[in-house]
Amino acid sequence: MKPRDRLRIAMQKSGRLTEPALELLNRCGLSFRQSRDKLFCFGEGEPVDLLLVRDDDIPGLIAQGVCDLGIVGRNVLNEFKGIAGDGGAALTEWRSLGFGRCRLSVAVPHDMAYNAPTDLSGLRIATSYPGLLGAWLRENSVDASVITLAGSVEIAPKLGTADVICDLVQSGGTLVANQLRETDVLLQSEAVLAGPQSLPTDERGDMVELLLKRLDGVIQVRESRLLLLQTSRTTLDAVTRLLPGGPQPTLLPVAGQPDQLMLQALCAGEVSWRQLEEIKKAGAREMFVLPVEKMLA
Ligand SMILES: Nc1ncnc2c1ncn2[C@@H]1O[C@H](COP(=O)(O)OP(=O)(O)OP(=O)(O)O)[C@@H](O)[C@H]1O
Ligand SMILES: O=P(O)(O)OC[C@H]1O[C@H](OP(=O)(O)OP(=O)(O)O)[C@H](O)[C@@H]1O
Ligand SMILES: [Mg+2]
Repeated sequence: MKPRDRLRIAMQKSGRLTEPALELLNRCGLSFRQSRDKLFCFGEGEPVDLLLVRDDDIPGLIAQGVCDLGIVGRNVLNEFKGIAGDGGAALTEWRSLGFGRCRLSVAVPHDMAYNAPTDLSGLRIATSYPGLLGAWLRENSVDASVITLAGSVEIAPKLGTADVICDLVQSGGTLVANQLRETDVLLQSEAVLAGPQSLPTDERGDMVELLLKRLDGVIQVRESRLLLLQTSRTTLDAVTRLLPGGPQPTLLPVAGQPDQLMLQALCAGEVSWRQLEEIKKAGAREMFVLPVEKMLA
């Protein structure tokens, strides 16, 4: 393979992960010029390009060295690792990205009695994840036949081509619509940044490190809020005790009101209405909750 000096990231061309993945990369300061075939996007500014493909192909492209990194669901990555033997073992999750959350679960018809995985013995299980399901069945000493389908797995029991299923679940709406109930969760999944265990030793390795640093900043601030409020010195302790986790707040004097302080606190998550009410009751006023745009420690 020709040596490359630009980093190449594989991501889903069109699907659930496409928009959030692009938005995340944009937030990391990467922007891309879309080529006419839309399969390859040349990076503007930084030497980072995108390859837009079917999500199932992403782990293989990384394992072959065609791409340096990929944004893909843990479900797809782990299925590949399970069936690709040595090639798969070389892949790892560099970061979990907090979108595309779902789980891989077994579900059975509503009216089927089910107590434990051994109840699946002798049944036919339809799935798009034969590797992950096979491993789980072995772990639970269940001897069942696995029927591999590319999609529309939930319909298989109704069609009579399988007895139960193992598929992705998010809201559970698809299961309900097909009179199925979830019994066992095999894997909690979300989009991850996947790559080889060891980074390239050339400039691409430096670029990966820079990208990881920016990603950490973006992921950290995504849920963070800046809380601003005013309090008197006498109620300061009571107010501070109620602040959601984060570093020590900063205190600033208020011009012309020596007994008042302006408090500024970085909160590690959303600040709820209930928390705000409690902080207000403790003596705070003029409260603002602001999203954080960027953060550099
Ligand atoms: N209902 C869901 N809610 C949230 N995330 C989901 C849901 N279903 C799947 N995902 C996650 O999003 C990923 C992509 O899902 P999508 O349905 O777009 O894939 P696909 O149909 O296999 O696409 P492709 O055409 O690229 O093969 C899944 O592998 C999974 O990680
Ligand atoms: O629990 P829910 O919120 O209903 O989501 C689960 C459904 O979402 C995914 O399918 P998708 O809608 O992507 O269709 P596809 O499998 O045909 O790609 C998954 O394969 C389930 O069928
Ligand atoms: Mg796919």
